[in-house]
Amino acid sequence: MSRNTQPSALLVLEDGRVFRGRSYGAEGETFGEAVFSTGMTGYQETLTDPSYHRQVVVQTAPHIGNTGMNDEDPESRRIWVAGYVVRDPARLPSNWRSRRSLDDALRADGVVGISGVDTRALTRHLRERGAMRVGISSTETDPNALLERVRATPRMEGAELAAEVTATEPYVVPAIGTKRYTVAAVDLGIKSMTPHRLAERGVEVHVLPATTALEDVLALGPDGVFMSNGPGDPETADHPVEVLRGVLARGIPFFGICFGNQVFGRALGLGTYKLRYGHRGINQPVQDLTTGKVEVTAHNHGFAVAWPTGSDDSPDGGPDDAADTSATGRSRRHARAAIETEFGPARVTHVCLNDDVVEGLSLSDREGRLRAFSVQYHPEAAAGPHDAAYLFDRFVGLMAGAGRTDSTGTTTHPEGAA
Ligand SMILES: NC(=O)CC[C@H](N)C(=O)O
Repeated sequence: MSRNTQPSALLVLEDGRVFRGRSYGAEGETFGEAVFSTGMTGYQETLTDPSYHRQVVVQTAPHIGNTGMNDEDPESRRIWVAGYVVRDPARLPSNWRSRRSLDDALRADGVVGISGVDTRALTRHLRERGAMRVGISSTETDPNALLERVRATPRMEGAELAAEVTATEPYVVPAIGTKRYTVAAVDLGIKSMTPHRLAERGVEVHVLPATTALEDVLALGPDGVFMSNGPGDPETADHPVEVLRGVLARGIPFFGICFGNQVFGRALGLGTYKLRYGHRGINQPVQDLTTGKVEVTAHNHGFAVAWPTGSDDSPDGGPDDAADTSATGRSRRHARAAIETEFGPARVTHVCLNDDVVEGLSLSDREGRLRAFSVQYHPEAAAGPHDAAYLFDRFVGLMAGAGRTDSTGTTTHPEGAA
């Protein structure tokens, strides 16, 4: 069916702004947090990333759906976005891997979307006013009636969503080639490329439900523990934080991505806060403060870890503080990048060069050897640039240095090393 024959649809933001367009994907009504993603490619990976659960994604790239949907690129078993907003959808997909149109895929998963929207105007609105609740409907014609329902939906702040996306049962992603290490990966909304990147490096990955108890993580005798990306407010992640604190107290190597970075921050005693409109796209510049190197990276986050508070007059490391990108603001923050925690010395290792948001953390032992680290962005690069792939090697290196050498288990972790 050509889009011109699609029924009309309505998009209403919680502050009352209205956009009109045509129904795209499933017909009906949906609600969520309106966020925009600037990726020019990778819509299939975006749509199937569980971190987008309960979010309505606005694509700033005007043409969406051109390469259809294939069987190779999904990051999970379904499309997770709560709704989809595009400007000019492809009428006919064209790609050798394409199996179905994006429109059909959205419909098959019951995902309500809208096309023909001025996504530039909508994005500028979200940049100015911040991410906010939104409704899309192909059944409602009265914007005020839809607005009322938008305002009755829950906000992203305080939302505990990992349980809604995590695996219900543990499963194993086998190592590719010779097995060298075992990793326990806590699934807070994991993307399938992440265990794959580890498997490529000889890691057998045991993906565990978000509710897994510390004893069950330890029972696997893992060489390392991983915590994944995922939806919702990191302030609600008390259980993963407790599990991670147990892992860190035992000196087991740890690597975290995105939500995993926020959980790590909390385990180290740092706070988290909501960004005004977040980082979503595949060309965000991040600087490694330890080497000075800049990498171009894939992002999808609406919350961030607060800068450690120092003895200066800075309020809380939260939004106002991070927004001060003057040279003074930067040097004040960087001066307190290093902190002392109950597990040892930790530091902010990475920052986003657009707005100075914390993008990575590390924990060392007293001799300065790395023990655990995390990044707020997406080194698995699905989609996105591969600049940050070295982080998977770093995790493997960490496990190699921590005691156990390989699956023959000739040496073991120093128990309780801290
Ligand atoms: N991709 C993620 O892991 C996102 C983490 C968290 N839900 C955020 O929005 O910041």
